[in-house]
Amino acid sequence: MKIKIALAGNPNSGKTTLFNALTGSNQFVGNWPGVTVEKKEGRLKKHDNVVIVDLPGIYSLSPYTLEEVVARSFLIQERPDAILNIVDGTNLERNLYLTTQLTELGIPVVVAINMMDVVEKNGDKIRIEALSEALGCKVVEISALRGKGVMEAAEAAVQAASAERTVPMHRFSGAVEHAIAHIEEVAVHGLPEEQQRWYAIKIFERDDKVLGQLGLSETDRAHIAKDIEAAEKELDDDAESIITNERYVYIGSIIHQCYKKKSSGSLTVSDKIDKVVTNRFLALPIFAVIMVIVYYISVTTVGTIATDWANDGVFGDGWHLFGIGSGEYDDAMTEYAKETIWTDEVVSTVQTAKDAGVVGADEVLGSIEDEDFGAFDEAYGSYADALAEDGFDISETVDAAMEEAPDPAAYGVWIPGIPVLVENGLDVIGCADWLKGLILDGIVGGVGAVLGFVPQMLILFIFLAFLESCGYMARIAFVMDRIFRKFGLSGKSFIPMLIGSGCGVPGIMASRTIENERDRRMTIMTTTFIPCGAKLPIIALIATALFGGAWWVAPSAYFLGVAAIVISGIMLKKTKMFAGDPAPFVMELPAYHWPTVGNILRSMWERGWSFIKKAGTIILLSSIVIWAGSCFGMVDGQFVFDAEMELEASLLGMLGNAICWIFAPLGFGNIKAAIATIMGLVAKEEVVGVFGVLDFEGMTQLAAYAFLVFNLLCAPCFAAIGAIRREMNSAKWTWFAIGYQCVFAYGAALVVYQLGMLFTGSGNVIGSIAAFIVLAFVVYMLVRPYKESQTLREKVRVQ
Ligand SMILES: Nc1nc2c(ncn2[C@@H]2O[C@H](COP(=O)(O)OP(=O)(O)OP(=O)(O)O)[C@@H](O)[C@H]2O)c(=O)[nH]1
Ligand SMILES: [Mg+2]
Repeated sequence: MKIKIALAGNPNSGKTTLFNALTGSNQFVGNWPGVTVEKKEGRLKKHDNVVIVDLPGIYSLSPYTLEEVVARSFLIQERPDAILNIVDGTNLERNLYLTTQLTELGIPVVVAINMMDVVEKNGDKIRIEALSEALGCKVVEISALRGKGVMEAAEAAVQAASAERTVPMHRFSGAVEHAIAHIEEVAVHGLPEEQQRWYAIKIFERDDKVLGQLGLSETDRAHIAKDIEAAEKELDDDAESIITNERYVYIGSIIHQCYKKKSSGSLTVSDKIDKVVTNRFLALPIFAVIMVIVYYISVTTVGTIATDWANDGVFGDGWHLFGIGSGEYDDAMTEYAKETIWTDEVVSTVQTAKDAGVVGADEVLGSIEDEDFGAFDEAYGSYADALAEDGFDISETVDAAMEEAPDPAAYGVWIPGIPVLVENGLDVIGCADWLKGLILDGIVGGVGAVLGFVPQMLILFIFLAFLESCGYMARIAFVMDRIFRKFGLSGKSFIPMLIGSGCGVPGIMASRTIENERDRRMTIMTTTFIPCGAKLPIIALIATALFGGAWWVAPSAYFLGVAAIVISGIMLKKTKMFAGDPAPFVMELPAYHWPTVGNILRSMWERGWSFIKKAGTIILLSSIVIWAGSCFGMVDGQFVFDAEMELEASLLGMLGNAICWIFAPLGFGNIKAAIATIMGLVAKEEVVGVFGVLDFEGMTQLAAYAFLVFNLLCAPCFAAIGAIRREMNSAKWTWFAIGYQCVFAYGAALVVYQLGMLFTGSGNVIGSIAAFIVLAFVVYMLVRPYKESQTLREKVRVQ
């Protein structure tokens, strides 16, 4: 027989950490309340017949938000064989409130006091036996994070499942018990005996859901109402408050008996850190600096080194193992370049180009002057086409010279790249040319272009995992709440955004923690503005290829996303559709934890692996489609296949041509950029995949930045659109969300490009006017009064 054990407990008490430890899964863990929003099942290690169910956190069995309903319904309707109640040992008083309710359900309960490592470090003491006696169930101590006592806890729950049910020890005051006894008799005698007490108490509290579920007759209801009113009169309070208060009094007595706090008047370390990072004036600057560092390191510095190796080495010509031989090779190349490549003729051509102001010429020249072949190679790769277009073609000399250049494989330990190996392999078996093209240009080129960015993503994911699990991200939601409450927004909307910087899909799902339906819709619509992991390659590509790795490009993409969310929030809040008071935000700040290295690496790998899987499936397929689209086409009125076909003649080119006019006002009305944008709807990584297959075409920096803006903000990938559809639960709202995102993205890119052109002195009249209209509209929306301004301001002040 299968035994089902539910993990129930307050938000952020460590249920998912325990679930992962017990089942070997990799569910998402973060240091703030409301991480888990769906129930997850897994098999207990070494016990084939035991299923563990991880539930969203709940404070009580009276749910307010969607994810709390998930937890309550599971406990009450599906009735697990046992409940393993996870209790945060550093916050016993509040956590036991739920425990008192769980023991009334008539399901065997085992209480696991978690975070014992912290409790012990604080020098506090919990008397387990006394607690167990007071609650009427077994109590064990664990540390889910350190893996201490976790198996014992699970086994205790398995034991309990087959043993007797838990009998609640707590009795309410006489008047209440009297009413409950009557209710049991009148309304719930048909239910199994062990469930009667819980239902009776809920009826006493006048819980709508339970009353609805039981469907009592009018006479029964009237009868019960009398009993409840009698108790209310005697105790002079409403029924629900009576129950709540009596529970807290009872818990207070338990705490008094069973818990010894080491008295310490001084501030804890968490409090001291919070004094700084949530400081009224310092909080935002500190957040900005942290995110700049995170994006700068992951995209520009360490990230670039890793990505260069992946792109040019593993998915390029090859690389020197541990750098052995690369120094000698560089020296030899520089010597060779001085003699053969950087001829007087080349240098003077580039010099003239630089004087004429051609994009990239100064970079090429600079690398020659520095005698740095690596830099030259990169600059030449990026700008040779742009130079040639303006009549400064140096490719003939350079390409001819490169034919005779020293072979890197002759130095040190050389590992050839995957494309080289594959090509050699295909040559050996005598593969047909078209198939070779498909494999090399389509599959290896397309998938490789995406996989090449995985190291960068992994580095970003390490940072995110650290910030999330140490507890800093929870502070940001808190700080944001303080500011945006003024605009009628709730800080709860920022939690989905923080999760969304990994992937938009869980970000959108995290919106379930928002009770207010209008705020929840608004959050779903704006969450994907934040750059997710898959947008990182686009940012990295543009930052390195067009901005020479300027430090500000990557962080600016993040702040652009934040700004888009804030501006959208304020604008939407002022429309009738979304007007209303911000939901109260009662998140308590979790204590800071040092996350374990294992947990951070696990979280990084979990997110990274899903990208790699995507590269092997959806990106593989779409790379093949793109390759085919660029090889089939119409030449001289005939449909032909030609791997060397001009892009304009191919099917893909025709598609791009048909739509690229749309993007012309944004500065990237070229075929490749249009195709890349469309493919971005399939998966955002595909944007770089397209450039990988079709190779990068010179754009001005401004146009490239507008391209970045548009692709960051426009409709997300299919997977995220699917998530929006599920969470909105309405086709109309889904289309509205996508439409809003695309229009917003278009407006933002238009403003960036047209005003940028104006500042650089090459603006055009119509474009500038359009940009100013967009800007004026946004400013109007931002400053116009709220629809219900009076009530809103009043309420905010009261809070
Ligand atoms: N120090 C310490 N930290 C722990 C322990 N168990 C969990 N944590 C940390 O507590 C935080 C919350 O853990 P989760 O497992 O996500 O909590 P949860 O109960 O699933 O939270 P929700 O899904 O929001 O209900 C994470 O930062 C964990 O690393 C423990 O035994 N000791
Ligand atoms: Mg959880």
